[in-house]
Amino acid sequence: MNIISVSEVSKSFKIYKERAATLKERIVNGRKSKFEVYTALDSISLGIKKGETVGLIGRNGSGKSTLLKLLTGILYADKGSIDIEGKVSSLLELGAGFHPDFTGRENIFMNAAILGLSKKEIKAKLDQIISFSELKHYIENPVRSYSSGMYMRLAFSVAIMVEPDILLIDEVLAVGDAAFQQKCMDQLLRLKNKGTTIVFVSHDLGAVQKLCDRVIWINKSKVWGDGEPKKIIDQYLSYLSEQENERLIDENKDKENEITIIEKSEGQKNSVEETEGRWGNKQIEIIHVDITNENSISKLSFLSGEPMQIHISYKVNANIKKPVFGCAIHTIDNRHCYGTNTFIDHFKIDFLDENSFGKIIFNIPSIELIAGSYLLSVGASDPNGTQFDYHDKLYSFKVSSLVNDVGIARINHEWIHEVQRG
Ligand SMILES: Nc1ncnc2c1ncn2[C@@H]1O[C@H](COP(=O)(O)OP(=O)(O)OP(=O)(O)O)[C@@H](O)[C@H]1O
Repeated sequence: MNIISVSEVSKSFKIYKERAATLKERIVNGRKSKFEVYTALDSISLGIKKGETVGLIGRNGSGKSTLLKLLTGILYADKGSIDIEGKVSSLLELGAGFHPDFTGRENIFMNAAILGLSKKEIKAKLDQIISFSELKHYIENPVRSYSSGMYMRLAFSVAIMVEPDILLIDEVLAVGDAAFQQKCMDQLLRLKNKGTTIVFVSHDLGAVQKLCDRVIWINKSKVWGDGEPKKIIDQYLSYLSEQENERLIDENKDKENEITIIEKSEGQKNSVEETEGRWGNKQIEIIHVDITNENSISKLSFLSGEPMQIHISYKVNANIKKPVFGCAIHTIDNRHCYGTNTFIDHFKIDFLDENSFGKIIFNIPSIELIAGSYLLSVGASDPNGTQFDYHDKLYSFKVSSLVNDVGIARINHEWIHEVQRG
């Protein structure tokens, strides 16, 4: 049976373009404020069962918080209906429900009372709430003097200690420090195990996957995915990566990722435009570099572990013996992640004829880099290292990832745990 039922709910907001500046202006000139209607949620239907832990994911502005506010009753739907059974406790915007001039202790009483606890019940839980928040030394101070992390500690402590049937949490955990975040996560797992229904909005997809047994992806005011966390998160990440890819390709159209051959006056050879970050005698000219997927389709945003190819097209301006082609990848802050070339890899090319064209492909079955932006260098040289054409960090691509590992490269690994019994 559903504990939360949302049926064909829509919610729009008026976005004001130009407001009448003063009341006088409005009355005298009859000037009306201009606005556009923005549909934050468009006929959304979903049911959440008792005891489910549901993650709400989606891009900024997709409508997640609006949905939580509708569930809490802070906002009313324009259309549709919402039915909720049980005691709801919510952690929405930071500080919501707190009075800035009241002390931490006074706010606990006020907040817990709003959430349905009697004075006696609050008194019985007070020590527990203060102790969990770790704010004992600040509890008599007005909350206006609290940092955002302190606000969150207090609000979280109250929200979980009232032992609600339904807990709604909107992205507030992110402001806590790592230790407190872990403490919150442990509490959420405890409530989950106790059968509390939790709806959790977060951009921390790792946390969503860890906590939730179902994920709903909201995009463009509609439900785009609903189901098993890993499956929906993967769909969402692929979508984000695709969107980022389109954005980067658009951005790069202006920057010219490609090095253009400038046709000189008739009878003269083609020469290559000199760019900052490019050098070499041009006996081999790199005329085009394309970063692609495994099907040779241009792509600039990858998920960690996806296949990637680097296509290096070249033109030969002299007879060349044993040319060497290479690639290097740097992080955006200039840390060298990886570099290799055809000589190191024993990939032999014996001879290239003058005036010939060709392409060499650096095929990466799985790009094992952590999330971030990367710069690519490519080059052609002779076996002694004399550069024909070197493009130093002229190309870029992005990697995103569900895993929050750190460093540069992802090292293939597993954990093995051995317990010694004494
Ligand atoms: N009170 C409001 N007045 C006008 N527009 C609003 C209001 N609240 C939300 N919106 C708009 O509705 C859209 C959805 O906002 P919402 O806060 O629900 O998104 P979200 O998915 O929670 O985003 P984020 O991940 O950034 O928190 C946004 O375009 C936002 O500007």
